[in-house]
Amino acid sequence: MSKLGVHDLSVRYGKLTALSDVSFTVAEGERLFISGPNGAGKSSLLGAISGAVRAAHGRVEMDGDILSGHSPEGIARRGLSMVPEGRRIFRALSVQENLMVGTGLRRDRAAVADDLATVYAAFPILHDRRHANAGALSGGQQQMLAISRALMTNPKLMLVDEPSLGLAPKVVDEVYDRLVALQAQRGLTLVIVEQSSARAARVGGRMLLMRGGRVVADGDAASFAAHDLLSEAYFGDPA
Ligand SMILES: Nc1ncnc2c1ncn2[C@@H]1O[C@H](COP(=O)(O)OP(=O)(O)OP(=O)(O)O)[C@@H](O)[C@H]1O
Repeated sequence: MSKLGVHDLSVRYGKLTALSDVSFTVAEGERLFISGPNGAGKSSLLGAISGAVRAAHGRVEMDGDILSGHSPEGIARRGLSMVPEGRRIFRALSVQENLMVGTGLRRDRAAVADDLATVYAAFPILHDRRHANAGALSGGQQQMLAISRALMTNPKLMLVDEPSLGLAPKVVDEVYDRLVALQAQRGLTLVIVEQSSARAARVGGRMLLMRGGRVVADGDAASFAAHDLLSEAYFGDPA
């Protein structure tokens, strides 16, 4: 059984169709990149999977259970967590307060303390700066905080929207190194929106290429990188 199943999923904003009958599955432990130019529907797809955006039709399944119709909180409780585009951290709260924000849902307080310790072990800089305002962190540290906050709900499936946005290439390398290490440690399934297919190829994994609300290609990210120039011409947007 696949970890995530997306079946004929469509999203509309008024008359605009942002996502059109998209279908794919993701295996447990897989790393899937979703790439494509601005406006391709990548964020709408993540939103529809996480329950933040209402689907016009189609369904989303996790471990064979239908997620569609559940609230974003209900979906999070089933083990799906989202790292939103632009990080959306609470700048005036401390690093630790940001990490604890989503854990009110959980009754397993000892496990929450364990997860906090695990996150701090994975990101020692967040432990060092746990009492600092999140707004005082660098861009890369804020991205790591956003990822860590998503980990605090103990997800099995994590959706990450454009983790490289606004970060220097060296910092992006570091963020991806951490994500890959966390995935291996926790057996996470990752779905990552990454506009650069070259970057996705370097990190490694499977990639869906989207355009105009549809999936136009699905395969190994490294094989797409070989066609970068082709996709640049095809999309009119550097890959
Ligand atoms: N809340 C909204 N209301 C109206 N239109 C929207 C809304 N969100 C997205 N759109 C439109 O839907 C289409 C798909 O947008 P979406 O953000 O899903 O694409 P994307 O591939 O994530 O693009 P980007 O890389 O720019 O974030 C675009 O035409 C966009 O303008």
